[in-house]
Amino acid sequence: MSKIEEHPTVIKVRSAEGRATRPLTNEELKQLCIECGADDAGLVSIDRPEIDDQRDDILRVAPWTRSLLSFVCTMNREPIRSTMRSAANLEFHNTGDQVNDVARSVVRQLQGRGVQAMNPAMGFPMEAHRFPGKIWDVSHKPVAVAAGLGQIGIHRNVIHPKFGNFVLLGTVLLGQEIQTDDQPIEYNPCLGCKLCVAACPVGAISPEGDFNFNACYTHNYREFMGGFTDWAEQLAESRSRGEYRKRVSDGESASMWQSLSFGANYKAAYCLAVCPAGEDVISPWLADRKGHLTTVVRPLQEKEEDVYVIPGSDAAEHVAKRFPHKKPRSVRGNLHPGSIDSFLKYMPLQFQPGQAKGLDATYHFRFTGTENRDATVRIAGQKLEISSGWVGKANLRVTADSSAWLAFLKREKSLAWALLTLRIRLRGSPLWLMRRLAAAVAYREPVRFIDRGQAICEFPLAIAPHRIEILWYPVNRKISPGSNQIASIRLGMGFSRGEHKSWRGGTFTHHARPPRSGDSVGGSLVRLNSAHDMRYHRNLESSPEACERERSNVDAVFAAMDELMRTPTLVDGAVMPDACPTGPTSIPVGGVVVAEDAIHPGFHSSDICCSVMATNLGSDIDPKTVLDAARSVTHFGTGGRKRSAGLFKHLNEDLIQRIRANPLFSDGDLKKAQLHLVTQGDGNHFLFVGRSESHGGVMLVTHHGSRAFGASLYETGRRIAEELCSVLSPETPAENAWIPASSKQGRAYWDALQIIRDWTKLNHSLIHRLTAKALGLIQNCDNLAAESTFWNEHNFVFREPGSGSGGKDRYFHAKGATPLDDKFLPDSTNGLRLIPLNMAEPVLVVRGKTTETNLGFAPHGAGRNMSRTEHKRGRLASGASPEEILAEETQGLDIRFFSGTIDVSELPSAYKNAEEVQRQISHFELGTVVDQIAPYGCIMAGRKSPAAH
Ligand SMILES: Nc1nc2c(ncn2[C@@H]2O[C@H](COP(=O)(O)O)[C@@H](O)[C@H]2O)c(=O)[nH]1
Ligand SMILES: [Mn+2]
Repeated sequence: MSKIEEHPTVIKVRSAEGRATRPLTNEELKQLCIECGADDAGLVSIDRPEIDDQRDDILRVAPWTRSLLSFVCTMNREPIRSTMRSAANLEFHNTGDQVNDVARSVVRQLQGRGVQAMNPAMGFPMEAHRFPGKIWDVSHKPVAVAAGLGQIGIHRNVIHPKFGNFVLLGTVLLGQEIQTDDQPIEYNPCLGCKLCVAACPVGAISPEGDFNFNACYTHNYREFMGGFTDWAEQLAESRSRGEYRKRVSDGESASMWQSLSFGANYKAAYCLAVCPAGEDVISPWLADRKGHLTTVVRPLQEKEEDVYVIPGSDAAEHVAKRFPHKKPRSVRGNLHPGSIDSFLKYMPLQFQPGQAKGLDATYHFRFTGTENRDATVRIAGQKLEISSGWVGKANLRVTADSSAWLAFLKREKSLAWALLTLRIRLRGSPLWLMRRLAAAVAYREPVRFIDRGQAICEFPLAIAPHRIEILWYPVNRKISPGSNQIASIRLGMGFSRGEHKSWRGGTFTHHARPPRSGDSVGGSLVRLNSAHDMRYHRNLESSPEACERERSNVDAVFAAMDELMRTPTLVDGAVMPDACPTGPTSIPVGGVVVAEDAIHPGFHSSDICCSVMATNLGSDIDPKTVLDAARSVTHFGTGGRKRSAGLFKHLNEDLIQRIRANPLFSDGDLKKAQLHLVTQGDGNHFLFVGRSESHGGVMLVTHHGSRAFGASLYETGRRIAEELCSVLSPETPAENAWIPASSKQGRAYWDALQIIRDWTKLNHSLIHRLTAKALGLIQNCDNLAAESTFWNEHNFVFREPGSGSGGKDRYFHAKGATPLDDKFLPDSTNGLRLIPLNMAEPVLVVRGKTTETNLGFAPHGAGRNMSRTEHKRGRLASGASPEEILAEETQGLDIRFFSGTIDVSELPSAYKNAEEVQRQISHFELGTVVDQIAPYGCIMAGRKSPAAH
């Protein structure tokens, strides 16, 4: 006998060997699980097809696994539903601990019976070192579904037939065979009620059942791995305590501490909270669905909270549109693939169908170096498809060294840096396909390119010592090799008339500003200003009686201005009392910013030169006749006039020649300029008739912009600016991109803006003159007395020659602000300006001058306090009809809607309190009111169809 056989332990074990324990039956295994604290359990063998994709991983960590015991523990519902997310997270954590305890007890019991068993964690800890790869080995959901514990609902969570989705899942790996397998339940407890769709703050769940992983992960998991990593990077990148505080609020720091100390907290998980499915859960919903909506869903929807989004993502758009009272917090994408394999594998999880709208492209990738792979990415119909090898004809071919590509995705290398340091030759507009891909898969933050044009390019781009090469194949053109350009960027951006959309010929050179100390190597060419350089004048305050909404409106305006002022071209700024936010980094309506040698198309946006004009038609005329005459002349709604209306003849030869001569306009634009004459569009454009309080004259006031003609120029300018800035300053959000004013393109754009201005002024005066003619006041519509008319733009760019540093021109961008100073208005009449407030209030006639804080501007109206939809929803909620609401808000006034249907979103209650705006005009010295035009009535576009209410 060997020595070991004499050891007391071995003797004891040998003597017990005869008493072999019988394997547990399925029922006994499940019963054991229930006794240990689970609420339901099921069993599947390791060879079940439902777990095909995880079998290898399971067998790698536990090669002896023969079957899996799946179980659920129920959660208490009310805490999960509470807006108090600490209560919800405590419930998640407690139930999670319970699942782990149950699994551990089961393993302990089975071990005692000689059955090998192992309990992977319910959630965390996981194999986090593998992040951002797959950090788990057992996926509980497919196991639970295979074991008959429920089905996956539209919100991607398992819904148990009895307990609904108020369960957490556990799995125990068993070393024993089972007699029979449990089978999935035959129906899906998900009711398809879509309440989860409605409750999700980031729109991660589509009604069709598609899931935007990136949206959910970015917000709900902000304090988990990726969000934490981003927070740590923010900390590392902050150059001072002040900068850190600008980037991360005190509340966010505290929340991160809380998550680290007490377990990571979900930001929302509202999809689970609102789900009425499951036998134990459904009754209250069945009894009173509206009550469920009011007490469970609405409080979560209405909760004012920060929502984490990647700028330019579908989620960012969703928050702005659906939950304007929630505060979008822009964060960076934080899932940086660690390998080409995971880049390709997880690309579908990053996919942003909204951003891929209109994109129909095939991308061929060839990765070289550490990983050799060929792959095809196809994006069409807002779907993404990945296949290995090269399939089909590519629109863009990317050849990249694997590690250089991964560094690019991780933002360790920027395209701008690569462009600067290596040879570049571009012909045409080369990057849009690349950027649309990046936007569509949200790997790199703010990527913001849309190009309708047929760009022609060769774009070899490399990052030394590795190499990234991007070739975009032109439709019918041969590509020639690139030439050397270092320290400047030459873009083939000249154009000949009518060909601006394909950008060809000519060159443009932009010299980077020399690096400042503190600039990071490998950063972008033109860095954002530091948060400390910000400077702008706040001519806006919350009124003492302001409600929460108004206060948060003001806060959002300041927050956006803080971000906006980091734009490298900006040297000054101001906000007006009518300001309202348009996005977290974009210029608010009511914002004025001053740029040196730069024109920012995004700062005037598509309604270029939106403006107001007033004409005194005399005191003897009946205002009703004026409104009737104007109604017979003007036109509201989308689109232009028919050629047969003969109005195009009013476009004078001088304007036609200037349009033809400007390379930014095409023949199509000229047509728009002709056919949109004597139209006013929709939204809040109006034709107002009232009486001057000072001289008693009946005044006609029109409000509109440059219609489709201006919108087309904006599109062209925006594309030029975005294309340029993606190279010059990739950190600058797309909406803040600029065209260097002294460049060829900048000069052409400035010239085009003046054409737009002259066209818009012509359009106003045509409506005025044709109305006067219809009234019999004039015979010939060319001869309305000039002194009886005055006008001003309130959405435009104004130049101040030579007043910037080094004698550069300064460009004042007013997005919804009235220029007071005559230096901005070469055609001012006695310094008079118009500020409309709403259809039931007088239009103010003001005069004013530049002060240190107003930069020469005043507000352009009362401004909106909430979005159109929000206002309309709120106003109609009382059950009153649009007719009743109109009557209540505009008593005694003659209000007409061109379409014949009332637009509730344009009624006076949609705008800020007129009195308060006037108080602030005076308080902040934004001009003096010299007259008021008391309302008689007005015409607006109105809703398109009654059904649209
Ligand atoms: N007199 C009227 N004023 C109105 C009406 N609808 C809106 N407004 C005011 O105009 C400004 C300017 O609007 P924007 O489109 O240029 O931003 C706005 O802030 C309102 O105060 C109206 O029907 N009549
Ligand atoms: Mn306007």
